[in-house]
Amino acid sequence: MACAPLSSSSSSSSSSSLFHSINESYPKLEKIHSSPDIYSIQDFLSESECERIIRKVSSNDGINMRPCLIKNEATGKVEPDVTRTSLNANIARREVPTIIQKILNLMNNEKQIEILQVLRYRNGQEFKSHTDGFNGPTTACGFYQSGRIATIFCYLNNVTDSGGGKTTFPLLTDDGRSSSLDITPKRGLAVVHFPTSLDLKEDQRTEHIGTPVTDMEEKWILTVWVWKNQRADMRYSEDILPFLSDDII
Ligand SMILES: O=C(O)CCC(=O)C(=O)O
Ligand SMILES: [Fe+2]
Repeated sequence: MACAPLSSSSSSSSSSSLFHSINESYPKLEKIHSSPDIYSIQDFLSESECERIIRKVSSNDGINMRPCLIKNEATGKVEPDVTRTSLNANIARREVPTIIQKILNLMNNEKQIEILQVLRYRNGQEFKSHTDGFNGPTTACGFYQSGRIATIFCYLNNVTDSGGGKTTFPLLTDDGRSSSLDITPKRGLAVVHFPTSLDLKEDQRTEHIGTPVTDMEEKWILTVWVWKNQRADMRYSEDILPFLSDDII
């Protein structure tokens, strides 16, 4: 197991649960909300890294960008995800070693990083209200008795203020008053939140929305999830993913 020590200096609390720590001295790190803790990092990815990630997932005439699918637990069938209407692509870690190194540095070297996901929204596409937490004995992607202890979003392009596509955290409060947070996508900007505590309790306060993008704009976002425990089921290993392109970022 490779989880971080339960450091008190960098953890936050929800009914006394401890959360994964973040590297407080990471350049340009800013805490934008406390309890639950949410951080931003301007210029986490460079212009060129953002462009190259978009180019990588768009390679081969865009065949890697596919509708988001989800398994219908009642029928067992895999269907289009009505909650998440964007297109998405996955990138194996071996294609983006520089990005992975930045994430390791930011997340205090927690190594259980899920296959990277890139979403592209156009024309009213959205990600409806949800939390990123997964926990319990059998969870997605071959992780067991585990949970997503951190999410890192990184915006790969700019969206104008009136263009939609904001990431909104509607349930946040400040001194008991509602204080929802709206983040406008800005190229290279990263946002970090902690969907599940280290004792595997989902923090419902981190519920969030990717609001619909207007038909004039496009939004690209990279999402990275950090898990508590090692992947147990190697059928989900990213080693089986083909390279999307030969540009190693
Ligand atoms: O597109 C967004 O703003 C949010 C994306 C998101 O919630 C996710 O990838 O889990
Ligand atoms: Fe999410």
